[in-house]
Amino acid sequence: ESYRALNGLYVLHDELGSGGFGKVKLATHLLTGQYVAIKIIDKKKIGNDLPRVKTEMDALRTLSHQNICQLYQYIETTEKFFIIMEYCSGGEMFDYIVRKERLPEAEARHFFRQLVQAIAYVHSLGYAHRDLKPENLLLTEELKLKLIDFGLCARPGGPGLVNNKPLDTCCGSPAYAAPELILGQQYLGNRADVWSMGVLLYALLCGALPFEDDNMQLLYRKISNGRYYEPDFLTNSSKELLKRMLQVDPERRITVNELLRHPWLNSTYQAALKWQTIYDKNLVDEDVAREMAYHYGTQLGTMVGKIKEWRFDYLTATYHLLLQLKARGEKFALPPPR
Ligand SMILES: COc1cccc(Nc2ncc(-c3ccc(C(=O)NCC(=O)Nc4ccccc4)cc3)c(OCC3CCNCC3)n2)c1
Repeated sequence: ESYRALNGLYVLHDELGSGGFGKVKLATHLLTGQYVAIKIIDKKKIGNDLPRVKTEMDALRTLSHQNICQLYQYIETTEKFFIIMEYCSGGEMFDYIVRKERLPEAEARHFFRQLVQAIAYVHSLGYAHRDLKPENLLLTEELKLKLIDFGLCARPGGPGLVNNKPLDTCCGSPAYAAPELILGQQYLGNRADVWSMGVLLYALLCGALPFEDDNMQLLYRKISNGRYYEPDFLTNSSKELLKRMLQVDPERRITVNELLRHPWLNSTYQAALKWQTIYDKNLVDEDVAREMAYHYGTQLGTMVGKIKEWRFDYLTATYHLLLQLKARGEKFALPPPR
């Protein structure tokens, strides 16, 4: 199907998945020929949840980090929102773990460090993710991890409860939800995120979930007891870290700041975790701007100024996609001015 709003800009291909408010389709950004992921949200379907989508849009506009799927462009029409995002060609972390059954400690560390960096960054901006699970961790072809918030949005400090039912239970799988969240208590998003990261680390290392039961009540019981099976192949340092993260009492749970310095994460790495973003909104890549100035027939300085407005329009999308090509060492050229 095609939409007038995308004509001449993007061509839609097959569906990558469908979530709470809409679906995500693979698409091609015509000017660069690069793939993007387009989340199409039908305004009629979200009804009075519109503020929540606006919050996600605000979150996305501020989030720019090497381990978070980048927002490129967003188009609003009378009936729809089109959210054009970075496409991760490596697919979901979930499928990667299933294929490899479980990851050796060194590989789990490679991915987990990137997740901690993304979450430390999201928390530093006052957001909590609240829906961490393997489906929301995507991979690039260079096996870099990219965090998304596929289902709902992350709200700055807002209550994680919808009509007093924990968010995850009413729409996501609670297997990753912290005990205080499923017990419907008021909770700190940051601490609930640490618990979910503990569940994810367990999944990376063991290829299974620490708390699992088809019966929701028994699953809740297991989560609030916080006891889980420790396979023999787990090293003592992995066991120790998991124990610190899967603390039922949020007060006793390790914090993100302690995580950033934990020996398990830093053991084989020289560099400490670089959780800050590597992107600077005031820094525009000159090679990319020059190519765009050539195509659009403007002075370089004028183009740099336009890019710095970060209007999340087609120009912003073109800039990010050319920058990605350059970062991959690939030639990037736009067709000459019409
Ligand atoms: C190759 O085979 C495959 C196979 C599968 C996928 C891909 N690639 C691929 N790339 C990109 C996406 C995508 C990016 C961003 C968003 C988004 O909604 N961002 C919003 C966002 O991230 N907020 C946010 C982030 C952090 C904090 C706060 C807010 C949504 C989708 C995708 O989707 C497909 C779904 C399918 C169901 N499971 C989840 C992914 N898929 C490729």
